[in-house]
Amino acid sequence: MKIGVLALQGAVAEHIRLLEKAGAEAVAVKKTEQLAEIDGLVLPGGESTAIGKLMKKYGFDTALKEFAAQKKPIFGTCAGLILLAGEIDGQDWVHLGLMDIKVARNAFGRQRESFETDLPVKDVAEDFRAVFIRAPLILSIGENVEVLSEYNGEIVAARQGHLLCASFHPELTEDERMHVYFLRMVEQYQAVKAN
Ligand SMILES: NC(=O)CC[C@H](N)C(=O)O
Repeated sequence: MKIGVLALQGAVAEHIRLLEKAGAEAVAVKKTEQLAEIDGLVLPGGESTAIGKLMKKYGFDTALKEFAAQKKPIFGTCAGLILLAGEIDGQDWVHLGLMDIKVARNAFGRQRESFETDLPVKDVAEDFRAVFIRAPLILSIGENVEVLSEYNGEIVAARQGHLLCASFHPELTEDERMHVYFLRMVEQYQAVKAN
């Protein structure tokens, strides 16, 4: 299985390392042509507005909508989650808008800009070390979206079919269980397509 990590800006090498630890072949994706060679894609953390601008510049805005339409799974972490969201609270700029979720950027306030905590993540772990860095929150979800994790009653990880997202940074830990979960999703969708 070959998984790409969108390498326009942000925490690319960290995702590649954990995807490999989880058992996949992982590549940095810099050109839209590479999307044809991969079975799933990670959108890393970073600065979502910067990644959004570069996505538009290099044609990833339309190419990734086609990628998702082929039911190839996408996993967005932090800024990647913001790029996947259908709606960004109070903001209007180019992003993918693939998931039926509304998000707020930098939602944890100044004192809590960065922190770590152990959270249960459904079907992944009871005690996943969640690293939050100027993290977004999911304010609301559509009926096809499944909540995977909450922190203080706020949604911080979710899944909608072949789309997965987390406000925190699993790639900044040594724990590959969330990446293993994503690889299982990719396998499921490959099996669906083969039938
Ligand atoms: N660690 C991150 O990815 C931070 C996301 C960033 N605060 C944004 O809004 O894009």
